[in-house]
Amino acid sequence: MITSDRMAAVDRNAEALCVPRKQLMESSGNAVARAVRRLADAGASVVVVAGRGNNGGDAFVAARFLDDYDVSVRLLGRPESITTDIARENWEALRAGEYDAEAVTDATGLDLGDPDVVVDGMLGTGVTGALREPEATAAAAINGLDASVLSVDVPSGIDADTGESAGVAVEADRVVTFHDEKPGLSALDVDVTVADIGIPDAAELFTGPGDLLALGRPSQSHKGDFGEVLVVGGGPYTGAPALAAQSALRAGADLVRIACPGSVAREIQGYSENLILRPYDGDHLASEHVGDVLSLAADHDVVVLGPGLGSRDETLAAAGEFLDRYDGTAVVDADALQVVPEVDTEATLLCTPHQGELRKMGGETDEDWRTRAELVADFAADLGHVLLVKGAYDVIADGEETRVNRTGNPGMTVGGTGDVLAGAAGALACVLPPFQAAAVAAYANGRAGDAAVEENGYGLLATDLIDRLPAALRSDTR
Ligand SMILES: NC(=O)C1=CN([C@@H]2O[C@H](COP(=O)(O)OP(=O)(O)OC[C@H]3O[C@@H](n4cnc5c(N)ncnc54)[C@H](O)[C@@H]3O)[C@@H](O)[C@H]2O)[C@H](O)CC1
Ligand SMILES: [K+]
Repeated sequence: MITSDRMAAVDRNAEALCVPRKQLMESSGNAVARAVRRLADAGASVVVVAGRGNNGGDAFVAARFLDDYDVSVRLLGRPESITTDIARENWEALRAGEYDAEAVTDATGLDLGDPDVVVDGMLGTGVTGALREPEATAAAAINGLDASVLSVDVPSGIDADTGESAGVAVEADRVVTFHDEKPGLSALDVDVTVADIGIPDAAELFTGPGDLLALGRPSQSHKGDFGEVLVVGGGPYTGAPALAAQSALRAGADLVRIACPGSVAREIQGYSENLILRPYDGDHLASEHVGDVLSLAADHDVVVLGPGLGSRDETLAAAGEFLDRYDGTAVVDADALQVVPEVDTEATLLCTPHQGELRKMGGETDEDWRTRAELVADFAADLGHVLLVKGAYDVIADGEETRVNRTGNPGMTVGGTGDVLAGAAGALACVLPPFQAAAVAAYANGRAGDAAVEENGYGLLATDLIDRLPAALRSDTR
């Protein structure tokens, strides 16, 4: 099963793996043509009704593979309104190839005749809301025929994820959907063929630019939409919580506060005016602070627990007590990680161990990333939380899904990059489900590190990553 959003991400990742979208469209159209051959013999009459998006593009390709049929293609709308280059090029191929391909601007002029087969290439995963005109009238016309109706990817008007339609929809006999089942199709009473269109497994397994699409920021957003993060850290180390906090801001959090010992607050006070400090007394986290930290945490979307906390027994005990009583979302990093296996918590945790910390948590690891991915997935399932295990290949797992991140470089072993990753994960967990937040955080953190090395060579500083996170989080950055 794959959702439309995930399909768009995988499509984009495939492109980044040198499998261009136009190639996917060619494979899709070819699969549709093969399905027509199973429905009717050569010479049969086929009407292809195409929309202005890539669903239509697939249908144009299909027509090209049916030269031995009596095929006519009808584009709903003007050719100039075709929304993508790859669909337009396939329209132009039909026109240049002297196919019977006409653009119809209003559906009343749409005469489908009495074909043996109709290919419904009006709308696929790009549909939003009830079918507008001329698609609505066209759908009703298609439903009125006694032809075999074959829908491209999704019956037009049906939401691929829910199987529902907000109005009229094509009643297909058969659907050829691409790459993987769509959740909404199983609810329909229709024969579904899942066509392999050559998307490499790597496009799903490895993080890539497609994973950033989920971050699309609605234009009319306003302050507080993108989350408030509380960093709980500091103790023997003072820089770590500041790095995590600045990273969370750069990764899109609206507001970040740091709950830290007074001794640490005095140190990082001057670091940056962006940091809002909530000092507690003493020089390390202890159980008497847990109550206050919990009530502070309740006013934030995500907590980042761990940077610079240190590993005093009473600090670890306090971290464990916090997690026992906290029921929100928390990124857990550094010394706090070792208490996670013992806590019985309602919280949703996103743990970011390196391999040494993973072993300390009771997990197993392996030099081979494939083996490591399996071990981490098993441990995540046991733990019941999301794991982001850092390494040359980071492994992200929640027990159901596993993803591997290949961005990053050896320069990133410098101190503080883990704090930057934890802060970025905290900001992203405000707007994405924790598994996705972990995958995007690993991808962006490594991408920022690669950009820093590209510009300045090795000798990377953790702060170099922070400055480059915004660009690393943009899917249009080359
Ligand atoms: N993602 C992949 O891996 C692949 C997708 N393929 C095919 O591409 C379509 C999705 O294409 P897209 O251009 O995103 O959207 P559509 O063609 O489905 O439709 C967009 C088009 O329709 C207009 N529109 C949206 N809602 C409505 C409405 N309610 N009424 C009328 N018109 C509407 C919108 O304005 C756009 O113009 C996918 O289904 C596959 O068929 C690839 O070819 C294979 C890989
Ligand atoms: K369709």
